[in-house]
Amino acid sequence: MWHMIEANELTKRYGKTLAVDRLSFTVRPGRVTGFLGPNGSGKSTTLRLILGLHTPTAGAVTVDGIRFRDRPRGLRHVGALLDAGDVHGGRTAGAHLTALARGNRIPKSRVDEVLAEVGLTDAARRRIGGYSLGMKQRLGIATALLGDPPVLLFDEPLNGLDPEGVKWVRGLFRRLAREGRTVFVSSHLMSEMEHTADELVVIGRGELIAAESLKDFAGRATTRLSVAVRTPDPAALTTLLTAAGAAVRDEDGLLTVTGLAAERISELAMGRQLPIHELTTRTGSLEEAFMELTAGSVEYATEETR
Ligand SMILES: Nc1ncnc2c1ncn2[C@@H]1O[C@H](COP(=O)(O)OP(=O)(O)OP(=O)(O)O)[C@@H](O)[C@H]1O
Repeated sequence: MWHMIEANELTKRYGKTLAVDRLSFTVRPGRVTGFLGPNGSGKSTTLRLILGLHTPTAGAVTVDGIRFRDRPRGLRHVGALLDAGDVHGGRTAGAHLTALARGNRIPKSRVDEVLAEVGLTDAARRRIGGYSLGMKQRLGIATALLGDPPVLLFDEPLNGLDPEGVKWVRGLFRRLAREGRTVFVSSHLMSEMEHTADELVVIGRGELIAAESLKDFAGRATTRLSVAVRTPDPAALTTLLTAAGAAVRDEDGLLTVTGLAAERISELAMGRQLPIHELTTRTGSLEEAFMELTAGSVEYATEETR
């Protein structure tokens, strides 16, 4: 299949740190694929490996079966926004893009096209150093689009964008995917991907945790029910419900109970004459499912011996 990104047992070690650990996944064209993981889980490293900016310690990653390094004029094949701040502040956006176009044999007319696309036409003659973070993100997106590439990588592209900018980027990603392009977008927040991605690749400590459609992920998340319970005596109710086999989380007296249905909770409470002030069955959110899935890896990442 065309324009597929394929990682096969991809591994990157920096000294003692195993940043990417035998990662295998496929990113397909025509869809937006969210690349999710907590901070430090190896997303940026993976994107750099795709772009050939780093060399894998083991394994491989290819686009259309070819390593990026072995591809001439790569910018016309894979466009990327890695770090929006990583541009020469003294230049204007117009000069920055013009230099890149020249170096990659991209027609100069593309510069004005992409500036218009990202809404920077009026700011094109201003120096990048004076840009807001949101404007830098827009410039980074323009840079990625410059070569009109079929494969696009974006590292945390929503950072620094205001709500209107976020809406615009989402629309852009959807359109790029509709045009048949491969769109791979990293984020550490499920809430950013929930309304953007069709597919998900989830990693923690450099390892693959899940690779499936957002729909399947959501299906699993929302079938997990929990019950919110409020009582004047949370400690007593927690003891009672835990003894009955439930898992109970106490947040300032509001208990979140899993493993027991609302009916059973109320019966147990009544048996002990414990008053219940609130009892609500909730479906799990995607954010909760994501946090639960990656919880182990977050703890692990804070240890020094990664
Ligand atoms: N050049 C490097 N040298 C040494 N260690 C590195 C290097 N690049 C990344 N790491 C380490 O590899 C791990 C993965 O980092 P990476 O930046 O890929 O994660 P991430 O998921 O993109 O996180 P974030 O969202 O915080 O950028 C981290 O522990 C990081 O400290």
